[in-house]
Amino acid sequence: MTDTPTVSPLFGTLAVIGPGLIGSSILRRAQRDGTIARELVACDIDPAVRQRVTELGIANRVEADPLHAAADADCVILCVPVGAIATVGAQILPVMKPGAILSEVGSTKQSIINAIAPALRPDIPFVPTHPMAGTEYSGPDAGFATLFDDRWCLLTPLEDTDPAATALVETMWHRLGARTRIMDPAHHDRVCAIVSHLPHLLAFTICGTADDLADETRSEVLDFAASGFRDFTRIAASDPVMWRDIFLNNREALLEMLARFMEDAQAMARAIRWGDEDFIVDRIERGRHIRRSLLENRQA
Ligand SMILES: NC(=O)C1=CN([C@@H]2O[C@H](COP(=O)(O)OP(=O)(O)OC[C@H]3O[C@@H](n4cnc5c(N)ncnc54)[C@H](O)[C@@H]3O)[C@@H](O)[C@H]2O)C=CC1
Ligand SMILES: O=C(O)C(=O)Cc1ccc(O)cc1
Repeated sequence: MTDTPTVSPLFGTLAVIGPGLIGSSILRRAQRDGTIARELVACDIDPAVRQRVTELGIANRVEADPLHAAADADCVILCVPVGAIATVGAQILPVMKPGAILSEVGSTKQSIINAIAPALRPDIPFVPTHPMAGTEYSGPDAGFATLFDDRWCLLTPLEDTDPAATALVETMWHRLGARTRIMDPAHHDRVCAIVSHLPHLLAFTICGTADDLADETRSEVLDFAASGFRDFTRIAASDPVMWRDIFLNNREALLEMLARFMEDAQAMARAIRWGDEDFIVDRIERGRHIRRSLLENRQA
């Protein structure tokens, strides 16, 4: 008996640069699934991460040098923080094999595309992606094989990206468990500003506000935090470098959504001041409706 998969692997060698939460989840699922790549290569700048990935046994090869990892790969996925994606991409592009695919998983899209554009090669299709799945934890121990199950992965290929390469990356995400949608990069950044980046900004801010309160009150916040505050603290526990990069790389869309939010929060404040019950109830009902829709779509 052999457990060789009947579907042939999409790639000979898949290299994951930055096997943290997202990268190690890709490796775990690819290793378990067997239909994504015959060989899995991991590469990280941090020796402790390389050591851990080796111990976890989630790659066939672990490299310190991204050029070694990329040179013989059929697909390279950059899973490093947004601010490092274009730099690492530009570093490896010159050594990649003609026809190999370059992809990445950053949480913002337009600024990455702009920054990497001068280094792109006509014989290396570039397929930016964004799995809308994650947690507040980072690093190779935080990853798990089912992270992408039923989650959306947004793809933002360039106008001249070979459609066959986009289709291959889309199939890879289906095999990783995700649903996919193709989107324009600027539209992606506006959507993510409201559904992901602004909520994180609010979570960091509310935790900062609570922390700024007098010592006595702060300890009461910690003692009596009911589920409302507690839910914000989960998001606020996210990685500082990752979120610094996201905020700075989606500056315009995020600031626009924040301005709209502040207007709406002012409207709520006014309704509370003047006892406008209908307005307050309407806003709360809209929130409940959105939550119900998420549950129905299996996204909550
Ligand atoms: N954390 C999340 O929930 C999600 C994150 N993303 C995006 O995925 C990317 C990775 O995020 P995580 O996996 O959470 O981060 P992580 O911090 O868990 O892993 C990133 C890894 O990249 C390595 N790294 C940093 N700079 C490097 C370089 N120059 N060369 C090689 N390795 C380098 C780090 O040592 C680390 O091991 C980010 O761009 C993030 O915006 C996308 C969806 C969800
Ligand atoms: O943990 C959470 O609630 C998240 O929102 C995870 C997450 C973080 C960044 C992304 O670009 C996508 C998903």
